[in-house]
Amino acid sequence: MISDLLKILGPKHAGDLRRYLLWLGAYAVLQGVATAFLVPVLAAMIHGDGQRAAYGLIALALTVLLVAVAHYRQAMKGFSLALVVLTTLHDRLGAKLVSLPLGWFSSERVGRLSRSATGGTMMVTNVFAHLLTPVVTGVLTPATTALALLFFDWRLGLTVLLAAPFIYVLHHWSASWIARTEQRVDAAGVEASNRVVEFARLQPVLRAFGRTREGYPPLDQAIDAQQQAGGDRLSATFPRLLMAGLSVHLAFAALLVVGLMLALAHAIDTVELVALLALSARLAGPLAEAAARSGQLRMAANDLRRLADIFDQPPLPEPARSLPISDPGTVCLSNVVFGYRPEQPIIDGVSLRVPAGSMTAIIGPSGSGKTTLTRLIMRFHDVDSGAVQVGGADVRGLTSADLMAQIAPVMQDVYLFDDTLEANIRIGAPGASDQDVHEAARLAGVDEIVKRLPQGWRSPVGEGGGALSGGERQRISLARALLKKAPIVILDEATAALDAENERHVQNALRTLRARSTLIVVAHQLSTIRSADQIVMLEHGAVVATGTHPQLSTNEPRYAEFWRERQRARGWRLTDVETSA
Ligand SMILES: Nc1ncnc2c1ncn2[C@@H]1O[C@H](COP(=O)(O)OP(=O)(O)OP(=O)(O)O)[C@@H](O)[C@H]1O
Repeated sequence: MISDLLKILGPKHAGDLRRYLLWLGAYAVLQGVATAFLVPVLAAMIHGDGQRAAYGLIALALTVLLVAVAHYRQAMKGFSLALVVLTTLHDRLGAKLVSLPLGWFSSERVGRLSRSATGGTMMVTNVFAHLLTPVVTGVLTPATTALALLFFDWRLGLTVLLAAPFIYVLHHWSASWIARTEQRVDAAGVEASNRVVEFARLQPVLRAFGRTREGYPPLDQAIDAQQQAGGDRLSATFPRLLMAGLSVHLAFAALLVVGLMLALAHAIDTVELVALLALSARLAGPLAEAAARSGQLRMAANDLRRLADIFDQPPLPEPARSLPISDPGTVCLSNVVFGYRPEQPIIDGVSLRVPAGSMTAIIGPSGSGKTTLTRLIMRFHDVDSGAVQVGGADVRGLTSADLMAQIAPVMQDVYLFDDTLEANIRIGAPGASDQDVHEAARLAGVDEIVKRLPQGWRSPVGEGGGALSGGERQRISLARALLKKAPIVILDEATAALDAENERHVQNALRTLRARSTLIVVAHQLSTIRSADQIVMLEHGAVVATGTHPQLSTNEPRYAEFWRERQRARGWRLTDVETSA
């Protein structure tokens, strides 16, 4: 847990964390020492030995003073570390995230991340502000007191030492169990919130198929599982905490019995026994407090682990300086092998050369690896073997900024920021003039959307672009790419058939992009495939054919079959655009 805290705080605060733990340890031990001083003071007072009582009281007063100093120091250091977490964790998390390979951001990870960045941060803050102090003092203070007991009377001390493993095992068992339960509650919470989002997104489908009355079983099951996990936590945590607390009281009872037996056998001074029992009574309180908090601390440790896991992720290795771009606009893959899992290659020995200024259409059945290939060009992931070159430089020899300066992506799932239409296009080139932004918008047909909306360029597009249609979102994405004027444009074309208007705008934008950039298109529209300079056909992650449409149509039966199938599927809506292309 300490190493997780170190990762979360960062090397800059490692010294602060060590000092905090030292003060906390000193506070806990000094508390135990102060309690131990009560024995000689009480014994001297009961025996009427004023001088010994006075010396004892002075020693006690000095120790209490040290306890106060240590208490103050550890509390201040704890709060300042809590503040560090609150004020810097989001920044550090942000800095870490931008260094991670883009392939890391799967939807499941993003769900976890948002949970860690909000709830997790509060939990870590709590560790410093409220949890560590009672748990550390709850263990160290009684341990010091037990050692002092051994010093005053070895028989009573031995009884406590024999009881200690028993107390430890029960506390450990209870805390681990609570932590496991908490993990199940957390997993059930993530699952339920994912299902709620899915349920909201699926509304059109559910309604279209009349599935609104009988509920949505995956959501019902997830909510049931969450309730079950919450119920299990409540019903099982309490008895375990009770048993852990009981172990402390049983140990105290055993001590009492041993003490009484010794007193009855005249083996111990009764006055001393009373003082020692008073000392032992001080063991129970902190231990019970530690037991109650250690479960919470274990829960926090789970959150810490999840956050530390993010900091543990290896960043995308980047060179300090990029290799020179010797051949702008070209893309070259040499014998590339890649798999999301090493034992299962998705791209299997692909070699491909895309000349500058050309248009390459990547085609193939669903799951053949088309999108993965484009992700490798953008270095979402590093290849397992072989090499990807962009502009003549190995992508691993370019900084992310330099690589991304070469490429403008236009993805199928266009994500728009909850901002104005104009701001969403301007992101393609933040320094661009209004004139350039408007020109790019015109070429992509966005100006027609602008005219239709009451606030024109200043119209908000809604979260994720929800206020626009899918075709309109893709036009904005094309405008971004046009504005960026990158040497290479990677386009993941819409799989769904586009309406005539969107088709016209996409084709217009493609024509402009083609005139100034290299185009790599994961192509689904027949018109795009036909007009490509080079068609690359993928099957099971390998290139099975390369050539132009006329070449492949005559020489490659697999391509001819692919083409026939696509035409059959879309034959009823072949438009002028396609037949004339
Ligand atoms: N992030 C990922 N983690 C694990 N496997 C993945 C991931 N992304 C894709 N895959 C798998 O890799 C294979 C190739 O996927 P890819 O998306 O590249 O194919 P595609 O040809 O673009 O398919 P489609 O035309 O349906 O979009 C598929 O089997 C897919 O399940």
